[in-house]
Amino acid sequence: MAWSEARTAARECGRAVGPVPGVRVAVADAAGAALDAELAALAAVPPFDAAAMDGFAVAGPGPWTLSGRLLAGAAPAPSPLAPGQAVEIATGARVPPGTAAVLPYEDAEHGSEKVHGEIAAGRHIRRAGQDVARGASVLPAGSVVTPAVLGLAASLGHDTIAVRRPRVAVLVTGDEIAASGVPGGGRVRDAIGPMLPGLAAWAGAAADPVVRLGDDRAALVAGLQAALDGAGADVVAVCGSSSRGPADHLRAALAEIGAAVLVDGVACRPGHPQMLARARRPGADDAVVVGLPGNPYAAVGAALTLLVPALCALAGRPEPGPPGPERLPVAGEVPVHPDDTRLVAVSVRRGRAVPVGHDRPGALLGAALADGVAVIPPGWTGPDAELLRLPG
Ligand SMILES: Nc1nc2c(c(=O)[nH]1)N[C@H]1C(S)=C(S)[C@@H](COP(=O)(O)OP(=O)(O)OC[C@H]3O[C@@H](n4cnc5c(N)ncnc54)[C@H](O)[C@@H]3O)O[C@H]1N2
Ligand code: MOO
Repeated sequence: MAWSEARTAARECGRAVGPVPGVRVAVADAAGAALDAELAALAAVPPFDAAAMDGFAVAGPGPWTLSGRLLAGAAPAPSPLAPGQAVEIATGARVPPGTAAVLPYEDAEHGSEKVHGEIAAGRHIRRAGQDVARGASVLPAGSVVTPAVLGLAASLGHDTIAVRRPRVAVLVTGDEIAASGVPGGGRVRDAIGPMLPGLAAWAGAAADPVVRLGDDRAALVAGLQAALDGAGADVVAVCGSSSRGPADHLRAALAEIGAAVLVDGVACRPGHPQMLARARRPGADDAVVVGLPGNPYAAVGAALTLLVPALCALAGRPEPGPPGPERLPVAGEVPVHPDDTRLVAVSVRRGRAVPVGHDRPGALLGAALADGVAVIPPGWTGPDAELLRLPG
């Protein structure tokens, strides 16, 4: 299947199966997820009329007679401010009714009893609701909960918010794969397991702890079933075993659990042995299975092609990166293939995509140096290419 068709298939599959049900979480735990419902203002912003400067709240024309002091968080002023009166006030304190303006210290001449200065009506008072009215809908469902959204939700009065966050089970296969230690003697370190939680979080999902399996068909079937049972994972990412060698069991395991294969091989380099399937979950919506190639940079390419679009569609949120396709001129030599799309690790320098090298299928140095992946379609003649951002 062509690379762009595969991405479309992943999005469509995520959309057909999703959106995942919303869950209510503490605001502090919502980072990176997608809003399940519009975010409404439980309180106005600002929530009350408050001083915007440290100085004096004054009423009527000056000079003013000074009495008392109002600090932020203090009880409301006992009585309205009468014309000719002033009260010393801190930024953020409620202004008393009757206040004409706040006169900052630096614009005031004052002793212990009298305050002199020029005011303009309403100056340096933040009015209740001037930024957000109570009850207003400020963000639509599907918005990504960024750090600013977390702060906004808190300022609107939310302790919890309902979010959609797909859950991803990660199965890393291979008899030769080691979870720790220095590789050698036929053993390689698992380089995909450590990448996937961050990639999943970037796409608004949460990865379960990595499960490592040998090259064994029965173990893979059991691993898939365990991930899907109990309405478990929304997505299962299977790493390795997507090719057609004697130890590559994903195809057979998918057939055994009755999954419908939607993508089996993508015309891209690296990453052509990648798979997308839809699997039944007892008592829940279907789940998505993504087969990532064992070569780690090929797994990155497949994650950008199938996993990230499927996860974002399942969450009903936009894909990470700028809205709409980002296209940049490519600086330097890139390999062009007659039939396959090339995924080339690039850094972005002065508005151009510069290949960083070191991006053979088995090596992650290029991806580690890169800001993104330039998508070089078959027969490309340049100069611009689509850029897929990598998580920073
Ligand atoms: N006859 C063919 N053989 C292969 C083809 C092909 O088209 N015809 N495609 C090659 C390509 S391209 C890739 S990519 C691999 C993908 O194979 P698998 O997904 O089945 O993965 P493995 O065979 O298990 O591993 C490939 C390679 O990657 C290493 N590996 C595996 N998992 C990890 C991991 N978690 N961390 C680091 N490295 C890993 C593994 O040791 C192998 O060296 O198939 C080619 N063969
Ligand atoms: O295309 Mo494989 O996926 O080169 O590494």
